[in-house]
Amino acid sequence: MFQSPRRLCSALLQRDASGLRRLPAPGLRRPSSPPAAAPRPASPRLLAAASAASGAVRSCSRTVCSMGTGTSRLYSALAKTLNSSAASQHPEYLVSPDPEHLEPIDPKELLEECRAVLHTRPPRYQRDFVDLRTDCSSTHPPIRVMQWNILAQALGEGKDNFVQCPVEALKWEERKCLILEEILAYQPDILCLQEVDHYFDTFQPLLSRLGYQGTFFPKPWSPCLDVEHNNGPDGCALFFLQNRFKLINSANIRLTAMTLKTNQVAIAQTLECKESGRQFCIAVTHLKARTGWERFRSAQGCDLLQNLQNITQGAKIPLIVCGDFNAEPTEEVYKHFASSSLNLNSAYKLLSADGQSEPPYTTWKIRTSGECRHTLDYIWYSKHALNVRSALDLLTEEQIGPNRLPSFNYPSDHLSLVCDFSFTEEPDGLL
Ligand SMILES: NC(=O)C1=CN([C@@H]2O[C@H](COP(=O)(O)OP(=O)(O)OC[C@H]3O[C@@H](n4cnc5c(N)ncnc54)[C@H](OP(=O)(O)O)[C@@H]3O)[C@@H](O)[C@H]2O)C=CC1
Ligand SMILES: [Mg+2]
Repeated sequence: MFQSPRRLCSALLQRDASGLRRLPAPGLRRPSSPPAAAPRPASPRLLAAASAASGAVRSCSRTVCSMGTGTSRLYSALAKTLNSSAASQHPEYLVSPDPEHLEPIDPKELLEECRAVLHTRPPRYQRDFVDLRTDCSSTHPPIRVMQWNILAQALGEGKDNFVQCPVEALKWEERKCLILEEILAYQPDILCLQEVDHYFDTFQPLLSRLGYQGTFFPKPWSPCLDVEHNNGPDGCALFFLQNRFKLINSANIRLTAMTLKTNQVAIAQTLECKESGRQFCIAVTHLKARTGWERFRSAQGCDLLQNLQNITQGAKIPLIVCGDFNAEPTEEVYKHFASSSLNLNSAYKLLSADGQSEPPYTTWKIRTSGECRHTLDYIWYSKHALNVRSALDLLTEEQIGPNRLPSFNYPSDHLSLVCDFSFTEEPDGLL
């Protein structure tokens, strides 16, 4: 007998004193300490917990819900409630349901459900946060931002040709749980996603019940629409926790190149921290892919920077820009961002010994054209107004494995990037 989500959630909902829901944070390692030893799979307890959880879920399923075929009833009930309204309205203009009337979900419960669905999958790797603090000035809780190209389902199954990734590993019913598990494990305050083609039926309903407010901006001509049995266009999505931030304004930007409208988009939002009253701008983008398009990406990057100059009133508001730029650090568009009058720095450079080099890869796949290992994904931030307190370490080559990504235990060809930020100084300081 399936109980309504309300009873499930109210019985299970646990909030800490600050009202923030936090799972135990992964370990924190200082950059000077030796990198994580040999790759270690998620410890047996996780899988044991998962099987216990799946047992628990099975036992609780007698009273609450039985696990559906690969999808818990909880998801499908939530998806159905939202889907019906999504189906009945023009998707681009679907207004998220009133956040005041959402049935909250307990993140621990959803994490257990994900792990129950994934009980046949190999262990997932625990990535540690590297402590990058140079002082301990900030008293406010950090702002945790996740950047992630989650691989559109239609592209993964229909176009991307990851020849070393078994089709079985890409089954949506399980791959979505790997994506949710990564989000729940690191509990970002803000999520910047690319290649989202399951916004209305999966991420919006679930993340809104975890307290996030979401915005989706599809590509005008998504390549997903070329794929048979697609789920609609892919695009960028931006989610933030409503109990931490207030939305001041939001802009959907269709990027231009040489004044021509292109197929790539961005979302830029100004948020106000409820704790400190400080405002900042957060943006997400996904630039044109493939070699031969370097000048095009450079032009798109310049257009995005111009938009962000205007939105931040000439860098008066601190800025964080997340994206799959589809560009190595050697490309022009990277140099435009690194030398912009917005005074940006790339956060993941701070993981390197000298603080000056990007990681060796953020995406690693094998297509028919061969093995593609690249650094294409970045988190840019206002280097005078924001501090990077920590960054999530990347998977090692051994953890990624010989068949590279995506795989049975990592859902995308791109790694997620996660950083904790704090404001540097009082509002009247230089940005
Ligand atoms: N632009 C337009 O005006 C028009 C566009 N279209 C449609 O748009 C599509 C182009 O979309 P657009 O987003 O601009 O294209 P992009 O070149 O930006 O790439 C589209 C997707 O393909 C992935 N990709 C990159 N390299 C490869 C590869 N070697 N093999 C397979 N997939 C790859 C990218 O993933 P990642 O970013 O992770 O690398 C990205 O998600 C066309 O295929 C067509 O369907 C149709 C008519 C007009
Ligand atoms: Mg892709």
